Amino acid sequence: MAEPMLAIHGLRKAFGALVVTDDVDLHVDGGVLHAVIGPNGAGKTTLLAQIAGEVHPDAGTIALRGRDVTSATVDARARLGIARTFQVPQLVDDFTVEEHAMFAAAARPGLRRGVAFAAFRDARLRETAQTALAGAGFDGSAVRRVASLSHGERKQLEIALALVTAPSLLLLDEPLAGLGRTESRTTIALLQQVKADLGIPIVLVEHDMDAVAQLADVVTVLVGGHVIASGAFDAIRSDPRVRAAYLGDT
Ligand SMILES: Nc1ncnc2c1ncn2[C@@H]1O[C@H](COP(=O)(O)OP(=O)(O)OP(=O)(O)O)[C@@H](O)[C@H]1O
Repeated sequence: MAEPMLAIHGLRKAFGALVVTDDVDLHVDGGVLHAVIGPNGAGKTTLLAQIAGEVHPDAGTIALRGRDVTSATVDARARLGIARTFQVPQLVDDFTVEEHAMFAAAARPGLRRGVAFAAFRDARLRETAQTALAGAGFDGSAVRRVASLSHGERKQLEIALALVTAPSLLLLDEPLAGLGRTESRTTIALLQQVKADLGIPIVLVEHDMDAVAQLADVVTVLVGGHVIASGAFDAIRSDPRVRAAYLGDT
């Protein structure tokens, strides 16, 4: 059987005596949105951080398109197309929406590092940035400064910036956290469109179970760093171990 686009085997990470990733396996194919759910402190963000290269595992392997990236730096993984959003958006208040998008476009995989700044004024990159912004609903607000954006708009901008980089793997850390109903609906629609259009593996960490039900093809449940169940959302929702550890009566 062909290796999935993202293949994680036996991943383990401990902070001192606290084991936060405990022998985790995760396989995600192209076009599949794989949700990782679990209680606070289960190790979901630390798992994303290991895939992105910010945290290095103690054991196990991470491969993207058959290439072992376990020891690769964050930069090297970004150049291979691993893009990530954060629970708290990592944006610069003084930049405009379009300036952010131009920086993201200049960091697209395949562009030599030395030319990134020269490329900043490149018309094609500007077009790439504008297309991704329009796709994420930012067409009328390119000149707005990040400082003027609402929390929901910041979260949506982070997704747009990840898309500008033409990712080969998208990691989303709680994109719906703190959003109102309308913003949540917009973001879910955006992610459904991204999933259909890009055909890349997407790993979504999320506490909003309505969103997970709508978006996820596969759900993995982490508790104490350990995978206790993995499968389709309906099977996960009715799994007694998952209900006891996380979902309760939802
Ligand atoms: N750099 C670190 N050093 C020590 N402990 C850490 C570090 N990073 C995370 N932890 C701990 O690891 C555990 C897992 O944290 P993590 O943020 O991955 O959980 P999570 O499942 O994403 O939680 P939440 O749903 O609340 O965001 C927590 O107990 C956290 O305090």
